[in-house]
Amino acid sequence: MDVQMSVQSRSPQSHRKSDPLAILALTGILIVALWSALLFEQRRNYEDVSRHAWSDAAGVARTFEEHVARTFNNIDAVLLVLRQAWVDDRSKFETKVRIMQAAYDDSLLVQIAVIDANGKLAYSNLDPNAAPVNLSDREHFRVHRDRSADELYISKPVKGRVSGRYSIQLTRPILTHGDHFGGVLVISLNPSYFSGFFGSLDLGDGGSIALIGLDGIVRVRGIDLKLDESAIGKVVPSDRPFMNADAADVGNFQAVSVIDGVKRRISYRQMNEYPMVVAVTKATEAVFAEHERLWLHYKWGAAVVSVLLFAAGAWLARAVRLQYLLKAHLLVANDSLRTLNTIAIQAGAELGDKFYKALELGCKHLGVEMGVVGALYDNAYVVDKCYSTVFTDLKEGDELELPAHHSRDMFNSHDVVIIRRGSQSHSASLLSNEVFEHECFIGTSIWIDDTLYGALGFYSTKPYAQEFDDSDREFVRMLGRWVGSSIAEDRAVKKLTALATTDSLTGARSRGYFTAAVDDEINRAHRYRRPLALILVDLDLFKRVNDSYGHHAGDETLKRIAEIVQGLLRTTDLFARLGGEEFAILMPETQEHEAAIVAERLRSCVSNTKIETLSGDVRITISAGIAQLKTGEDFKTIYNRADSALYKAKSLGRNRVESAGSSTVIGV
Ligand SMILES: Nc1nc2c(ncn2[C@@H]2O[C@H](COP(=O)(O)OP(=O)(O)OP(=O)(O)O)[C@@H](O)[C@H]2O)c(=O)[nH]1
Repeated sequence: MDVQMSVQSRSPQSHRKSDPLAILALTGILIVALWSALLFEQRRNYEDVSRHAWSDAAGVARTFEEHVARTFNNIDAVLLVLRQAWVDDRSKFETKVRIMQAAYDDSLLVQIAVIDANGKLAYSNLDPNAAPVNLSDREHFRVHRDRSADELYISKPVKGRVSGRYSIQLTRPILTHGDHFGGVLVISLNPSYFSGFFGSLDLGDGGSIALIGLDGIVRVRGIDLKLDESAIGKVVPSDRPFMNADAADVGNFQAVSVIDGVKRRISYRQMNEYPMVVAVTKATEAVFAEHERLWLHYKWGAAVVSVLLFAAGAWLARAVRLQYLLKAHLLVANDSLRTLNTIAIQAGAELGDKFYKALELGCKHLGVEMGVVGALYDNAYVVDKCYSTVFTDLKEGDELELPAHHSRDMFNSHDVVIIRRGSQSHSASLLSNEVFEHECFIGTSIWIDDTLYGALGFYSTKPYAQEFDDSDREFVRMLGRWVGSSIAEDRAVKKLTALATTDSLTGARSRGYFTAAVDDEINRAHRYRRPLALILVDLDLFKRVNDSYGHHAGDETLKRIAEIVQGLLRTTDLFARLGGEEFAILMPETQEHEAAIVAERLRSCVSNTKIETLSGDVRITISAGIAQLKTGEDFKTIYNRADSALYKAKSLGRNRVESAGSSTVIGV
C-alpha cells in the first residue's frame, strides 16, 4: 500500500507565548505598584512626622518664650522694688532681699548684689561682708554707667567671682538725686532654671532649648534636660535666620549645630520685650528614628513580598507555558493520529501497513530512529512490524528474548515507560545491545479488551537526543491505543468476513461466496483458455439419516463429510455448500477426467467411512456429477450440465460419479 503521510515534527511550530509573558508583566506591575504605594506612604509618613516635629517644636518654643518673658518680667519687678528700698533704707532693702530669697529659691536666684557708682561691690546677699571687689569691668556696669537710661539690661552669662557659678544677670541702674548714676542693682539668675524648666517635656534624644541674645551669644542651652555649660557664651553663626534683622520673628529651619555637629530642626521665636530669641530644637535623626525603623520593616516586608510575588509569577508563567506546550504537542500528536486514521481507512490498509505507518509516524514525531510493534507469547516477544532509519535486519516474525525490567514494568502497568541509558532498568533491554545499541526508549503495552497483546516501543541511539516529555508520553499512549484498536478492528473484520463467506455448520465456503467467486474463475478460464471443472456432490438418501438418527446426527454427518471432502482437495479448489446436503467443488486448471478421478476418490472415501455420532455410527454414500467449462459457457449452464450428470448418477442407483462430457470444453 502506498500511503503518503505528512507528519509534523515533535516541536510545535508555534504556541501562545503571550500569556506567560502577560503573567510576568502582571507580576512586574504588581511589584512596581507595591513599591510605589510603599514609597508614597513613606513620603506621606515622612511629611507627617516632619510636620508634627515642627509643630511640636513651635509649641514648645511659644511656651518657652512665655516662661522666659514671665521670669524676666518678675525679676524686673523685683529689681525695681529692691532698688527703691536700697535708695530709701538699707535695712528695709535687706529685709526685702530675704523675702526675695525665700520666694525664689536657689533654683532661680543665684545672687542679689549692688555695685556702687565706682564699680565696687557694695552688697551681696551671698556674703554681706564681702570685700568690695572691683566690678567696674562688668558689662552691665559699663552699659548702665554709659547709657544712664533706666532700663533692664540682660548681660552675657558670666561666672560669678563671688558665686563661682554661671549666671544670667538682670540689672537696673541705681539712680540718685535727679537721675544721677549711683551704681547697679544686679540679680543673677541660675541658667539651669530655664534649661530645666522643660524637664517634663520630651524633645527626644538630642533635643535642646536655648536662649540666645540678638547679639548671637548663647545665654542658656539645655540639652537632654541638662544645662549645657559648654555652650554658654558661644556665638551662633551669623547665617542663622533669626540673626538676620529682616527675618520673621517666628520661624523654622534646619541646620547643623556648631556646638556638637548634630543636625537639628530648629523652631525659634524672637521675644517681644527683650532682645532675645528662644530656640527649641529636635535632632533630625531622633525625629525620624521611629519613621526610619518602620520604613526599614516595610522595606524588608515589601522585599520579601516582591520575591514571593516574582517567584509565584515565574512559577505560574512556567506552568502556563508548559501547559501550552503540552497542549500544542498533543494537538500535533492528535492531528498526526487523525491523519494516520484517515489514511488507513481510505486506503483499506492491511494491519501490517497500519503498524508500519504508525511506527513511521511515531519515529518522526518523537525524533527517534526505530519503532517496533511486537506480540507477546508465553516466553517470547515476536516482531509484528519494525520501522527503522538505521537498522533494517529486524523483520516480521523475528523472535526476541523476552525483555526484562522496563518492558515487564510496561506490561504490568498499562502505562508508558521511558528508559534512558544509565538508569537502573536499562541493563536488560528490550532489544539486546548486539541488535540495536539504543540509548533511550519510550514504549507502552498494547491491550485488546483487557488482554495483553504485546508492546509498541521507540528507540533512539542518540544519548540525550530526546527529552521525552508529558506530551510524548501522551502521544505514545495514544499511538499504543490506536495500534490496539487497529488490531481489535482487524480481528473483528476478519471474523465478520469469515462469518459472511463460510458456512457455519460445515466450515465450507458459503453459497454467496461461491457464487461471487465462480464468475471470476470462469472469466479467468475463458480469458486464458484454461480448463475449469465443476463437481456437484449430493448425499444419498440423507433424509433417512435424519429420520433414523435425528437431525443432530444429520448435522454431524454433513460436517464430517465436508471435512473429508475438504481434506482431499487442493488449496486452489473452491469447496462450497450450496444448500441442504448439496455441495459444489470448483476446480481451476482441471479437466473433466481429472475431476472425475477426484470425485471418485471422494465417493470411495465417504462410502468407506463410518461416521460416529452421538446417536450411533452412520454409513452414507455420495453421488457426484461433473462438468468441464465449455467455450462461451457461464455458470448457470455448466451448473445445469453438472446437475444433469448428478441426476444421472442418482438415477443409476446412487453412490456413483457421472460426467456431463462435451467435445467443446476449453483448456484441453
Ligand atoms: N440434518 C440436516 N438435514 C438437512 C439439512 N439440509 C437438508 N437436510 C435434509 O436433507 C434431506 C434431503 O432429502 P432429499 O432431498 O429427499 O434427498 P435424499 O434423502 O438425500 O435422497 P436423494 O438425494 O434422492 O438420495 C431432507 O430431509 C432435508 O431435511 C441440514 O442442514 N441438516
